[in-house]
Amino acid sequence: MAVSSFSSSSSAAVAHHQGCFLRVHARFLLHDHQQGRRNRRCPFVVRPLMASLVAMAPAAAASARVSRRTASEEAVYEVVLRQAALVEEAAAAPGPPRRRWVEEDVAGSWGLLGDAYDRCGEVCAEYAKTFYLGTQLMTPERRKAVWAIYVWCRRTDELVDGPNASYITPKALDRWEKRLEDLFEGRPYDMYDAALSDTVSKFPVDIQPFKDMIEGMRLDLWKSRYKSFDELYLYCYYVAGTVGLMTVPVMGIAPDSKASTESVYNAALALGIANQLTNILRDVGEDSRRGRIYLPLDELAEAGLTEDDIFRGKVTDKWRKFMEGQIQRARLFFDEAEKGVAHLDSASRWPVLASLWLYRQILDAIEANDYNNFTKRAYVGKAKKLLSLPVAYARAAVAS
Ligand SMILES: CC(C)=CCC/C(C)=C/CC/C(C)=C/CC/C(C)=C/COP(=O)(O)OP(=O)(O)O
Repeated sequence: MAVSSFSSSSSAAVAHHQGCFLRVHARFLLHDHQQGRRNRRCPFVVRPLMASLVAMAPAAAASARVSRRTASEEAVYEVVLRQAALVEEAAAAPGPPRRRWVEEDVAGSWGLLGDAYDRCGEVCAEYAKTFYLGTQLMTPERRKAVWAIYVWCRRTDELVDGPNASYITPKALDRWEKRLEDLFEGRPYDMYDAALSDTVSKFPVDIQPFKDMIEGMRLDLWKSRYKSFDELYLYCYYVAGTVGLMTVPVMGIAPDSKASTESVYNAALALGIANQLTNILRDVGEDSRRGRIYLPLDELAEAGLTEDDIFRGKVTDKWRKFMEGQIQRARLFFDEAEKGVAHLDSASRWPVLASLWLYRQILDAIEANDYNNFTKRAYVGKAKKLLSLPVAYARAAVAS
């Protein structure tokens, strides 16, 4: 991705980010147009964003018209299209599950599937309380499926981030991937796998985002620097954007939504990216103490900063300006995601909106800490957290 002068002023930084973002989405638009496919209906996510960004960054808008998609964007977009096509296919041919196995097969020696799902629910309740609360609004089928996906993601993450992380090798991840393929074929290894195996037999969930999440874990085994936002974008897709693509087939799109399937999946992807970028910005200090820098090095250099500045961890004006730009970019992804929420099935809106707002507020907290994300951990206070829940609930209800 071409990078313009990023360090000269904060408005230039913002324009730069908007430019990058604009280029990404302009490519999506161009692609849809060339393919003449599913975006027959309103691609709600893209147009308003384009309009506002064109007003703010005309130079970037001009370059957007001629730029091409990068390899990362191309790769990710292909997965979005694939997942959206699978959902549309399932909607066009409702009826019995698409896969060959049935509940009794996957339950096998793992006992009753109901127990397996209950255990998934317990894990979700323990590690993601707010989200678990939100899942209570969903139909039992959907709620159980979301728990099963959550548990698989958590276990995958724990391979490289958990207590046994130092023993994890690429070979172990290959075995985990083989196990994934097996459960998608109706051959689960344990009861948590059995729950997911059952879920993917009932909902049109593609295997690719799951494989891509494992790929993200592989990256984490050896990669600790990201040359550009394009590289970071791919990483964020692998470890978080994938979650959006996995869960929307279960949460469902509102039957009366006029949005294209693809645009809702793009919004889901955007939420994963926004969450991950926020996570990265919150944890700069913590990551640097583990020798990791999840920031685009080219943008860092353009801001007049070096890797040593990160390791030293001093908040300077250059750092503040750089962070302003990074936060602005994350917010653009949140904005895009938020537009998609209204198109989810009504019972799924509230938990998604509440978690979106809670995570987004971490960005405000970084600002409130005067951009000291080296030694201060930005967090959202209990009062604000609690307030987000009814507000999100009311907003989700209005949208229905
Ligand atoms: C917007 C639309 C249309 C759909 C929503 C689709 C969804 C649910 C997207 C969410 C994707 C998601 C939850 C990604 C994970 C992001 C992330 C960085 C999680 C961090 O998890 P932890 O590491 O447990 O967080 P903490 O470090 O904050 O505890």
